[in-house]
Amino acid sequence: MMDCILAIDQGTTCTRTILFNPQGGIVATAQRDVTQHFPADGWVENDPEEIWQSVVDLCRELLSIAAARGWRVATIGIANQRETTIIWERATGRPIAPAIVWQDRRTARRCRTLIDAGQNPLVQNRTGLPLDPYFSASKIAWLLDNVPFAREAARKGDLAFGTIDCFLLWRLTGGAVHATDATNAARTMLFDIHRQRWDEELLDLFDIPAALLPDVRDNAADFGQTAQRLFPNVLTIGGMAGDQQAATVGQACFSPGMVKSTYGTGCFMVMNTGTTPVVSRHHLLTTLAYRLEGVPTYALEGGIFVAGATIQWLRDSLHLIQSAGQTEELAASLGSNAGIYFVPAFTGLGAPYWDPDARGAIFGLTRTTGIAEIVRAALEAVCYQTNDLLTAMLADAAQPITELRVDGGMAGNSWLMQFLADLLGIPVARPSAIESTAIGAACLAGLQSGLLGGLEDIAAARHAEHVFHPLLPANRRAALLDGWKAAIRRVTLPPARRPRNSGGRVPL
Ligand SMILES: Nc1ncnc2c1ncn2[C@@H]1O[C@H](COP(=O)(O)OP(=O)(O)O)[C@@H](O)[C@H]1O
Ligand SMILES: O=P(O)(O)OC[C@H](O)CO
Repeated sequence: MMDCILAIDQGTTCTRTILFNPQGGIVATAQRDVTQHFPADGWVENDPEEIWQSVVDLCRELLSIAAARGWRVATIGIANQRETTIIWERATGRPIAPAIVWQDRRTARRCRTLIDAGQNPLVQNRTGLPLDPYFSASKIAWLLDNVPFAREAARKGDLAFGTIDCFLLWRLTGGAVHATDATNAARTMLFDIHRQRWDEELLDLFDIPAALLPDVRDNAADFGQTAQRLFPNVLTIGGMAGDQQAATVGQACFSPGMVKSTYGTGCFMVMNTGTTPVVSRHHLLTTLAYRLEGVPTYALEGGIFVAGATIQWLRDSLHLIQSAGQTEELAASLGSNAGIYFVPAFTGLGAPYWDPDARGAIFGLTRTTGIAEIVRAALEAVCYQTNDLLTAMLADAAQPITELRVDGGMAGNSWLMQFLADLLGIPVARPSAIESTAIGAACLAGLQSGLLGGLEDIAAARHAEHVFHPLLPANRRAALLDGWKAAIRRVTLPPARRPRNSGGRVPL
C-alpha cells in the first residue's frame, strides 16, 4: 500500500489540495476559487465558512481518490495565506465576523497614529515588521473594538484568534487544538521573533488580551488529529507554515543566501539568512523562513503586489489577450521592448520605493505600438521589480546570491524566465513541479511523520526542470535598467514630498 501526504494550500483567492507520494510526486489535485468581498473602500474580506467548506470538500475529494486506489494517507500538511485574521467563539467555533484579509487597509489610521506616537521602532525591533495594517495585530484590535461585546468576551477567554492555518486546525481537530506555527505567528506583529514568544508589550500596545492567542509550534510538529467522522479515517496533522515560507521549504532553500521567488497574482521573494536575523536597511521584512526542532531560521522578504495580476488585467479588463499563456508568444515575437516601460503601480509601489500614492503608467507609446509591445512591457515589469528586490537583498545580506529559484503560475512562461535571468545576471532555476507551496507543506508533514528523514531528503527530491542562464551583454542590461529607473522616477514622488496622511492602499 502506497503512503501519501495530503497538502492543503489555502490561498487568497483559491483553495488547493494536493496528494503527494513520498518521493514528492503529485498524484492527485483538486481546487476551488474562494470569493473575496469588498464591503467598503480599502476593505477586503473572506467568508471563513466558505474557506472551511472548500477545505473539507477538497480534502474529501482527494481522500476518496486515495481510497479508490488503495493508498493510505499518512498525514496532512497545511500552507495558507498569511496575516488574514479570524476571531471565533471557543464554545461554538463560530467566527464573530468575516475574516479580515491581509490586503485590507481599514486600520491604516490606527497604525498611522501609533507611528506618529513613535511606536514603529519597538514593533520593528521585536517583530522585524513595519507598523502597518498588512499584519494581523491592528485587524484583531479592530474586531475587538467593532464587534459588539467582543472585547469583554475576549477578556473572559471566550474567544480565540487565529490566522487561516489556526482556524482550519481548530475546525479539523473539532476544537481540540488551538495552535499556529512560528512562521504564521511571525506575521501577526505580536510575536517576538528573537525570543520566539508572544510579546506582552505589543499586546498592550494593541490592547489585545493574551487569552485570545494560540500556542506556537515548530513547522513540523504534532498539530493533533482530525475529528472523528470528519473524514473516513482519523488523520494526523504534522506540518504547517505560511504559504511563502512553505514554498521556501518546497524549494529547498536551506542555506543562507538561497532565494526563492513565487510568481502568482503577486510575487513574494524570500531569502534564507540563517539562524541570525538580518535587519534590513532597504525596507525588506525580517521574518522567519522556518522553525524546526525549536531552532528558528530567519529570512528577508520583499513583495511585489501586482505580478500575474497585470496579465489578468490585460486579459479581463482590456481584452488585449485571450489567455495568460499567450503572452509568451507575443513577447517572443519582438526583437526588443521598443523603448516601452509599463509600471504596474495599480495600488502604489512596495519595496524598495514604498510609495502608496504612485499609480500605474505606460511610457514610450508611439503609433507603431501594438498589443505585443504592451504585453512584453507588462512581463518585463515583473523582472525589473524582481531586480529591485534582489538588489535590496544583496545590499542587506552578507551572502552572495548565486541563483534564483522560481515557482508559481507565471514561472511557466519561459520567455519571462529567460528575460529574468538576463536582467538579474544570475541563473534562474525552475523546478519540475511549480507547486512549491503545497510541496513545502507536504514535506513538513513528511518530516514529522517520519516519511522524510531530514531536510536533505527534501533537497534531494527537488529537481530543476530548466535552468535559465543569463545571456544578455552587460551594456544592454544596463540600458534596460536605466529605462526602468527613469519610468519609476516619473510615477513616484521623493519621500520628502509625499503627502503626510495619504491613506495609501499598499500593504507594507
Ligand atoms: N504563462 C503565463 N504567462 C504569464 N502569466 C501567467 C502565465 N500563466 C499564469 N500566469 C499568471 O499567473 C497567475 C496565476 O498563478 P498562480 O500561481 O496560480 O497564482 P495564485 O496562487 O496567486 O492564484 C495569474 O495572475 C496569471 O495571469
Ligand atoms: O495567497 P497568496 O499566494 O497570494 O499569498 C498571500 C500572502 O501569504 C500574503 O502575505
